[in-house]
Amino acid sequence: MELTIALAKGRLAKFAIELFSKCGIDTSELREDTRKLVVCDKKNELRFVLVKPSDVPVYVYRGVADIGIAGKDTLLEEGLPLYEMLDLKCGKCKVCVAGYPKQKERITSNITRVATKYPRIAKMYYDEKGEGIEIIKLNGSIELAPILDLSDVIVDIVESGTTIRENGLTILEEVCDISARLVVNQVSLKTKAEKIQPLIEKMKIALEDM
Ligand SMILES: Nc1ncnc2c1ncn2[C@@H]1O[C@H](COP(=O)(O)OP(=O)(O)OP(=O)(O)O)[C@@H](O)[C@H]1O
Ligand SMILES: O=P(O)(O)OC[C@H]1O[C@H](OP(=O)(O)OP(=O)(O)O)[C@H](O)[C@@H]1O
Repeated sequence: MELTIALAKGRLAKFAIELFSKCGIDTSELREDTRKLVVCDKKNELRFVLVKPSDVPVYVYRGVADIGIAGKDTLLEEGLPLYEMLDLKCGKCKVCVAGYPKQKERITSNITRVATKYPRIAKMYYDEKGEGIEIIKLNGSIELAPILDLSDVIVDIVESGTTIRENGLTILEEVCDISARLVVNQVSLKTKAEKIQPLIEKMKIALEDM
């Protein structure tokens, strides 16, 4: 096998499969709903491993995958040294601070309680502002936290805004823009350059009409 590619299951899978297909790679066994975790192309040149989105950086950093596709949020949160080679411009959303409108007037303690799936991103953001926070790490349904007064605000993904709106919350601050990125293991980029570079070139061309 020449290259191993870590693909995030979930939201980014469909786009990633379409992208590889547009690069002329046989993706017939690589369906969004497959339960197989390791899928190879017909030429046995590429091996796709289907992983939990937040684990993509770990597989690539450890070198068990040469390449990966992951959201910028996941990359920032894991903070691992990887080469970020392409902005795939899909999975677009923003990391935001959200809460009740007029949140500032509601805060009773001087340390803001922040519920989030992204403790590292939240800490970096508030550190930069010089504000102390207490982080409450959750793994989903983050918008529930202010409703139950588990937290004052949340730091989470906002795309259409439907989830915060339907839960009576609003964007208070924008932290950063997010999109999916192609990342490469630092050693693989040197040792497998003759395989990786042409694939990246094909991806750049394929991305132009997606
Ligand atoms: N509502 C959204 N709209 C657009 N892109 C999103 C949205 N939520 C997440 N994303 C992006 O898509 C990536 C994958 O999201 P997905 O929901 O599949 O995984 P996840 O949030 O890590 O899921 P899990 O909770 O199962 O680990 C995220 O890392 C982010 O970059
Ligand atoms: O602005 P919107 O278009 O409504 O999208 C934002 C929502 O999508 C993500 O949640 P996800 O669907 O992954 O669910 P979970 O994190 O609560 O499991 C994110 O954590 C927000 O809750």
